[in-house]
Amino acid sequence: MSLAPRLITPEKRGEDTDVSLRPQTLDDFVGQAAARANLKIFIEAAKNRGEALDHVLFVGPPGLGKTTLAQIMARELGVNFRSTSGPVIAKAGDLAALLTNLEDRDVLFIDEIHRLNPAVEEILYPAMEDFHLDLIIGEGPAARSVKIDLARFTLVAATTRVGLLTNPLRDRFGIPTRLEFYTVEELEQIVSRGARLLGLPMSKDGAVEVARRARGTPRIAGRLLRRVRDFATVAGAEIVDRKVADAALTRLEVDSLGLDSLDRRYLGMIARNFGGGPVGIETIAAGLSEPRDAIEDIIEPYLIQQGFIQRTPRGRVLTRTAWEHLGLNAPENITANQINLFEDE
Ligand SMILES: Nc1ncnc2c1ncn2[C@@H]1O[C@H](COP(=O)(O)OP(=O)(O)OP(=O)(O)O)[C@@H](O)[C@H]1O
Ligand SMILES: [Mg+2]
Repeated sequence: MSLAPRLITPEKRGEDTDVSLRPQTLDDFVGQAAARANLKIFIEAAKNRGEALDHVLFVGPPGLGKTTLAQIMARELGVNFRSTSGPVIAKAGDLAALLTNLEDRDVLFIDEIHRLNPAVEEILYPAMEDFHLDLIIGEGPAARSVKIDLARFTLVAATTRVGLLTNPLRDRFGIPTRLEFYTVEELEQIVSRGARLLGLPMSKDGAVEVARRARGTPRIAGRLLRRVRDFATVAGAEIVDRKVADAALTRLEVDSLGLDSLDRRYLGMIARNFGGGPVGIETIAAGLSEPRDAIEDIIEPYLIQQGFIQRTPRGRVLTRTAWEHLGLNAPENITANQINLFEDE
């Protein structure tokens, strides 16, 4: 999945490897209150019983903290953290090697689990359920199956596309956890904490300004904070207040609601070329010359959450809010705000 580089994509980029901003404990982790409270209880209970935690599945758009939470869980459980990702595990043998190296109660993290090859997924089922592997060795009449016992481990998996998981796989996670977009207040705390860690003097209204434009996503908040810091340094600002932050973000073409030029291109195309829709995702992807996956994973979730578009069985429809944000007149008969929301994945 790739999009032309833009400032507010929630996908990982090189600069994000600066891990100093990553929270290290559940208490440091801001937001996701419901998920955090549950995880705390499950972790406590597993530790008290001296057992491995049940398997955990984190679901949510990129940049909301799935990987961060997985690492925190291993740390809070006091166990090893081993990490891999769906597309990296090419053969059943690769996964077998990982699994047989786990110690009791270890956390194995599989990112992008929806991209696991089906042959690999097969051997994951008995591993998750009964902690053993069924491997076929050899071929033809000489083939025999061997059973290998595994340590009692915890699989923590993450996905941006839960709709692409097979039911048997999804059902094997005892603790499915959905992450939500963050509120401006939560992002303000994350930005203020980040500024402190970076040694950047920032006022509260400066942090709010960055937070408001971070698309509900901590990764974007961190990235905007770094860019604002660059502007402030060059401009010789002593403290980053609302004015400094606003000037920097406007220069970066991030608008007052965090939409960038690609979001506006997406909305503008549906408005101008399709009268506000409904228009199918393939048509949108072709019109923007961007991959469908990236549009569905990265652009649309926030636009839907903010009420700019609705997904209907017949395609995407602009809402009145979107027309207003674009500064265009909505057609008279616009119905999008009354249409039921059908996910059409
Ligand atoms: N609650 C939070 N508080 C502070 N920082 C956070 C929080 N959640 C995430 N971050 C920061 O946001 C960045 C992205 O988080 P993370 O890598 O965990 O996202 P992700 O959900 O795994 O994304 P992806 O789907 O792309 O793998 C990290 O740099 C992390 O430090
Ligand atoms: Mg991740």
